[in-house]
Amino acid sequence: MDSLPTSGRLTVITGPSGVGKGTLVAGLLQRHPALWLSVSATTRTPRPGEIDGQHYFFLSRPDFEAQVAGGGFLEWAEFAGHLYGTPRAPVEAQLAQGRPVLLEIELEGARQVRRTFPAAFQLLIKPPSFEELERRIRGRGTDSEEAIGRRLARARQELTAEAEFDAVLVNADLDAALRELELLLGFCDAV
Ligand SMILES: Nc1nc2c(ncn2[C@@H]2O[C@H](COP(=O)(O)OP(=O)(O)O)[C@@H](O)[C@H]2O)c(=O)[nH]1
Ligand SMILES: Nc1ncnc2c1ncn2[C@@H]1O[C@H](COP(=O)(O)OP(=O)(O)O)[C@@H](O)[C@H]1O
Repeated sequence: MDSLPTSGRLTVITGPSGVGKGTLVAGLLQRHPALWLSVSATTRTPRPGEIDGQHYFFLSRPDFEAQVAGGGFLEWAEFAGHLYGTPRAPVEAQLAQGRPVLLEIELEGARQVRRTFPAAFQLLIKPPSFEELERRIRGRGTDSEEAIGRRLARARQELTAEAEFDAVLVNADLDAALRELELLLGFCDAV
């Protein structure tokens, strides 16, 4: 259950909003607590139930921009009108300790990491169909109509980038997708 991944210690998980990245990553962390998930910074407002420092570090735009200027982010990007970034120091500290690190980030950030960490394993999560993606975003019930529209528009772009990734995983049945994710990350005893 807790053998460490054999394929690269930095893993980047990307995929359109609502595809199930958060759900899959939560399942993975539950099964493999040795994995370390980076907590991003964002300028968007917290959703109900989201906790500062746990789901995100919620920053004002000036504070976020100050961190950008200071080189504090490993990567950062604008998504649906808000800024998102990966704090650099904790990721570097975890990697230095030999711990496998997960980043759950959007496409532009994944592209930046590809340049700075070419050895990272990059995975794209896809929905079984665009209609199902829209159902999931709406079903989650966390976003305004405007936010949903922006996320769906961005999803169309992200889904055209498939060829850039080391692997593509379709999140249709959740349990099957979770098992496939474990195998892709090198948890060999997952079958
Ligand atoms: N580049 C980048 N993208 C991020 C980061 N953190 C989260 N994201 C992405 O930002 C997008 C929006 O995230 P969020 O507002 O939580 O919405 P959700 O994906 O619909 O749950 C998603 O594609 C996340 O993967 C980050 O640190 N950097
Ligand atoms: N395989 C799946 N089948 C059906 N619903 C799913 C599946 N995976 C995730 N979901 C649901 O889809 C919604 C969006 O999932 P979430 O993990 O928040 O997506 P993301 O982090 O990619 O934005 C949630 O309501 C979640 O419970």
